[in-house]
Amino acid sequence: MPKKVTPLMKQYNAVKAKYPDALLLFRVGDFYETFGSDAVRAAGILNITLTARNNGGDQTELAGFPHHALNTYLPKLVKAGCRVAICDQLEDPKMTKGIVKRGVTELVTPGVALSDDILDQKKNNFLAAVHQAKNGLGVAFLDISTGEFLLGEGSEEEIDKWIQDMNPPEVLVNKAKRSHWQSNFLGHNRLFFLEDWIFQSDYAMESLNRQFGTTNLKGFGVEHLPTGLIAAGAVLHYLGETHHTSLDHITGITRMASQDHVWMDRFTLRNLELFYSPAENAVTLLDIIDRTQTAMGGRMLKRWMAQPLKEKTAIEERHAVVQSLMEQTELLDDIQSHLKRMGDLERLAAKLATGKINPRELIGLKNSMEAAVLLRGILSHSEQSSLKALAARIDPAEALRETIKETLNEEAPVQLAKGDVIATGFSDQLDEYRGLARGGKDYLDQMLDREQEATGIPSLKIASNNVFGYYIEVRNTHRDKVPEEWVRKQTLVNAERYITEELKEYESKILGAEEQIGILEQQLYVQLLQNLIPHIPAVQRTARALAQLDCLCSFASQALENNYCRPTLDDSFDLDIRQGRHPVIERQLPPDQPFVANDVFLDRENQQIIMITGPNMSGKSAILRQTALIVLLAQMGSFVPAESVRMGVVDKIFTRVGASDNISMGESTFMVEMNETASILNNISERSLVLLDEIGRGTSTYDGISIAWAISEYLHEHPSHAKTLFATHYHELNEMTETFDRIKNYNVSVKESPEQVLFLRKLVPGGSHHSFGIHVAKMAGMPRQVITRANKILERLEKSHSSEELSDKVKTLSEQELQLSFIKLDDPLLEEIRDQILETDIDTLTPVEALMKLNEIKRTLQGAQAKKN
Ligand SMILES: Nc1ncnc2c1ncn2[C@@H]1O[C@H](COP(=O)(O)OP(=O)(O)OP(=O)(O)O)[C@@H](O)[C@H]1O
Repeated sequence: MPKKVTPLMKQYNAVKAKYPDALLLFRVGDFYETFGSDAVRAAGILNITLTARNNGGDQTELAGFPHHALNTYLPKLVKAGCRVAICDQLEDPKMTKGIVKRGVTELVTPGVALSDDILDQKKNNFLAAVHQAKNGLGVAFLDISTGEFLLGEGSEEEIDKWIQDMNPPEVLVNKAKRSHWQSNFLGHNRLFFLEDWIFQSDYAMESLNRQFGTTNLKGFGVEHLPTGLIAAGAVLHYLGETHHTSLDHITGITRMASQDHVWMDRFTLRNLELFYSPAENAVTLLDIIDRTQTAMGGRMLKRWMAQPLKEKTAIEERHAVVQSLMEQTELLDDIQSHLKRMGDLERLAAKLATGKINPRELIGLKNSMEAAVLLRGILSHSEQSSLKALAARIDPAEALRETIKETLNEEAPVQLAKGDVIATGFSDQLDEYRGLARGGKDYLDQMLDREQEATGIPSLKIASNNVFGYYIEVRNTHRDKVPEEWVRKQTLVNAERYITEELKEYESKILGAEEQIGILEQQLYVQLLQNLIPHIPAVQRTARALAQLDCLCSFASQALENNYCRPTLDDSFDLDIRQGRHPVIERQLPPDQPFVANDVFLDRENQQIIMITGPNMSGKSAILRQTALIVLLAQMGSFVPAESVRMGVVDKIFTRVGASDNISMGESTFMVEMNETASILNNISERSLVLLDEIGRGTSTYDGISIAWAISEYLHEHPSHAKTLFATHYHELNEMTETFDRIKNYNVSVKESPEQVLFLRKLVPGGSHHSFGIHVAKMAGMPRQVITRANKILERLEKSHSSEELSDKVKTLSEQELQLSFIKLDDPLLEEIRDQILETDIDTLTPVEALMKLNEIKRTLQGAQAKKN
């Protein structure tokens, strides 16, 4: 017998077929229900009861929750990574016979979220799309909750870095290349696959122009990025697919260019623990320096940290503002107290555009803009030119403020349905209905007085309920005094309830007026939102200026509180840090343990590479990291934890940590280490800063020393002369200074006594002669027998040949001829080939001539080879 499927389940199945990837919340009466595997999943995430329903002989799993609890449950589902389709009843069940029409009204996904319950105030929530074309990769990011829309093109490494910075919870890619995406660098992100046809240039241009109301995209400076534009088109398509169509806050798109910012790859971001740390409860640099007062400022600070500047004047401009704010602490306090009162203007603008802003939030928007106007006044009197310029970017948006003020009641409730949203005096009609509703109530009071007098019943009561409407209540003791014409409506244990002609008449008048008030308030509110939409760009501009101001104030507060200094930038390649400190460690040490500041000097001529040796726990890693963090803070525009810093701008920061820290990665740890290091060696430039922490320790001593040696040698011989700090346990590497004149030995000093090692944490010139692992083992509370035995073994090993052999071998390395060779630009052969190429006019060259030219170059090389042999 064929299974009988109920009409409701038939309807459910039809809707579900359209959204196979989403968890479907299906409205049935007062509940949102989920069925089948969706129910199993929802029950697990929400901790709600899973039941079964007989569906034509089949048992279908079922789990649901009351519709008014949607705001509680939906964020939980989305945060757990679900894409949730909300299927509502599209008609009033009371007015329909048979099955109610239903349809999906919104698809909420992790990358497209507007609700405060899903979003993190100080974090952007970007949706990303990546497109692979024949000639490269493009990416686009959109935060629908703020309206920021960005696109870029670049190498796989650059796109990967952006994805790391933006951390999108959802990445859209082409379904046709599913396995490609799953197996490449994007594989560990949450991918969502869109149809192939969506990734087309024409379609993207059309969608973007429609969104921005433009005929071309010249004004945004992105026209030359076709692959990025296709990705941006896919993002817009996805918004349509998820039923997000009110997008007036997305007014433009910005180009991302990695060449504008300091390059830090994913390993460096992770190693420096800038805004993310794998360790639980670990404190990140962002946690330490974030003194922003607004959510938009917090989000911008994170962006500044991921993308420090490279242009000297732009950095110095930020430093100048910070200094000026530090010199006027009253002004700083004043600005910050205004910022503190500011709502999240970017997200309010987005809510306004999508029609999701509530009356209380609109009042908040107005008040925030009023605070912004005050700030504009304060800043415009400043003598600091950049602060003045910021003032000019704050848009007073007077029309917006006035419109809200005259339309809304200042004490408007959160929910429109609660009433009293629209201000008195705004609409004559509304005031009239309100008068009627309120007057009607007065009238009821008068009626009560009259009836009490006429009947002589003192305890009469006029009230109403949802079922019976208005009634007069008479306690049983006075029942005999009730006039005949009163009609009995309801009998209670101690009382009777009646209705009179007069009461009925007024009831309908009041109820009519109240209903009209509701309808009218709703209409006026929708109209208000429409009127405010043209002002969204002004709010967004203001939000950006305030976010910037907030970040600069945050730098100033931080510098004042923790005694940071203004770094000096020059055109040199030097890095001269005096008495530098680690911004995070110094704040975490107990009061009786002061942080020991250290000098670090690096340049391209004499001290390019510093080999730092020292026992475990002595503070080697801290020195490496603080050097990177000081450079990074300086180039973000912040002051730095040091007595003084003079530096040339750095264009890339690389840090690598020896493999044993990466065990959780699952890959061969040593392989990971080597992969990571290889990518540094292939990318260094003369303005790079390289920090290598215990590279080589993931393998045997011999391998480790050899690799560490070869890497250091490569860095020394490479024409870039990239500044490098190399922390190592292998004191054998100290021999390198004998041969490589720009390598210098330093060690983190300790005071040794037979009983213990005292960490002085001072970086001093010179190498160290042995490791102190056993001392550290002792400090860690290892049993005494183990320590004694370890010391004995060490003694024996040190006496044995192997140790000496190793040192001897390492020594001879220095004397051998260097194997590494770099192409020297002044090589005569290279010069000859260069001349041949430069004198050729490629534009007028025929294919045959090109071949002949190539042959000529080949002959030159063959000639040189023959001479050598
Ligand atoms: N300059 C300093 N002043 C005060 N305390 C410090 C300083 N540098 C480091 N420390 C403290 O010492 C601890 C160990 O430092 P760090 O991790 O840098 O040592 P290390 O030499 O790299 O050790 P290992 O070789 O075991 O990795 C830090 O967590 C910090 O608490």
